Amino acid sequence: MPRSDDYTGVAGTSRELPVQAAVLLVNLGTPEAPTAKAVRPYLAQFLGDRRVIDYPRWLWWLILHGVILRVRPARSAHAYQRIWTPKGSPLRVGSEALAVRLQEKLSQACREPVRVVLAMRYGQPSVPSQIERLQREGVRRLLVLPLYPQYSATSTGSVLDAVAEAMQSLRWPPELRLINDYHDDPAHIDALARSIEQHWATRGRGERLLLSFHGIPERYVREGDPYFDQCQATAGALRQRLALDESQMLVSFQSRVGRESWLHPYTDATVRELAASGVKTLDVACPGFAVDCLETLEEIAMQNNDFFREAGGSELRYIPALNDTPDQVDSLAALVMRHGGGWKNFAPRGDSTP
Ligand SMILES: C=CC1=C(C)c2cc3[nH]c(cc4nc(cc5[nH]c(cc1n2)c(C)c5CCC(=O)O)C(CCC(=O)O)=C4C)c(C)c3C=C
Ligand SMILES: [Fe+2]
Ligand SMILES: [Fe+2]
Repeated sequence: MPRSDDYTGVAGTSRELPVQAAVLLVNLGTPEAPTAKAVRPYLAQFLGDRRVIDYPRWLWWLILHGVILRVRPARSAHAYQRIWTPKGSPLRVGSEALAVRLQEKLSQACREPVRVVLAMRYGQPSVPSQIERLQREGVRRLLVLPLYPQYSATSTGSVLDAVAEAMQSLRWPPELRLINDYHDDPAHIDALARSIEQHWATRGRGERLLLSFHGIPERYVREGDPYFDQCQATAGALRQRLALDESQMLVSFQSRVGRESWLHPYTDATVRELAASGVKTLDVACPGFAVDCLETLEEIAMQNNDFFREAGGSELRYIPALNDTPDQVDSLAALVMRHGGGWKNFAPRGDSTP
């Protein structure tokens, strides 16, 4: 950032400084390698976040470090090994590709150049390190887009904490906007619907469509988390857009951890029940995940496929996340430009209002 060492204040030197803007895309984060050694610090940071698990700190610290972090890293590493790519973790590869495409799209669509950088809530590159980098580059307007279509305190709320904490160490923080959720954004719903229609066009329609969202403890919803309602709203909008009736499309919740009761119905139980009731082909989409990751590629496409077949089904067909498809890039670019309204950086190209 240009600066002067003369702080005496020479009156009348008026020159308009360019105001730079950036989008900070934030995803959950992922281990650096599919090994227990690399998974352990990732899980320690993730499961140590009180937004994710809110038990009294000392009690939870003992359970986490005394039990969970001795057992889970090896089990998780094994699951990561099943989906790891030559370029690394799918969540990282997919999120980076999305950031590149979004930057390209916004450069074409916006009146002034907009930077897009990716941060991970857990692991690297961290939220504070990316905010400090943008600050050094002179960015004065920051729009934060957590890659979670539905708001939950455990996901989006935690990103907000990390951003707020990073701001505390800045003498002159940038102007800030945060997109809370985009669960019912029509362009997003349309992008999801088109990906399902494309799947049907190439592979034929399964007998049922299951929408599986990441679960959270039911208690969090009772205490005011809007996540369940937003998942149901996404599902309802998608069902209408696809013209399906209630018997053709179901909603369930996956990835349960621990002993508390999580949101129902559980995905694994639903998949087994559908197979046992005679359903042979099942389409599964996971509209809560912007980018494919362990929870979609391993838990749904592999584990739940096994459950389905063991219970008598023939084929569970996983419909990929939107990832860096043009539909996702276009809908997120439009969302960003709407939320950046009033910041001329995000005004459409050709708009010349001052
Ligand atoms: C234990 C509590 C957990 C809560 C609450 C939770 C909420 C939540 N998570 C996502 C998105 C993702 N979670 C992912 C992995 C993952 N999730 C948990 C636990 C909770 N998640 C764990 C322990 C793990 C790690 C893997 C494992 O050991 O099983 C991922 C994938 C990460 C990857 O590297 O691919 C995503 C994405 C949301 C959206 C959410 C709340 C709505
Ligand atoms: Fe999770
Ligand atoms: Fe999982």
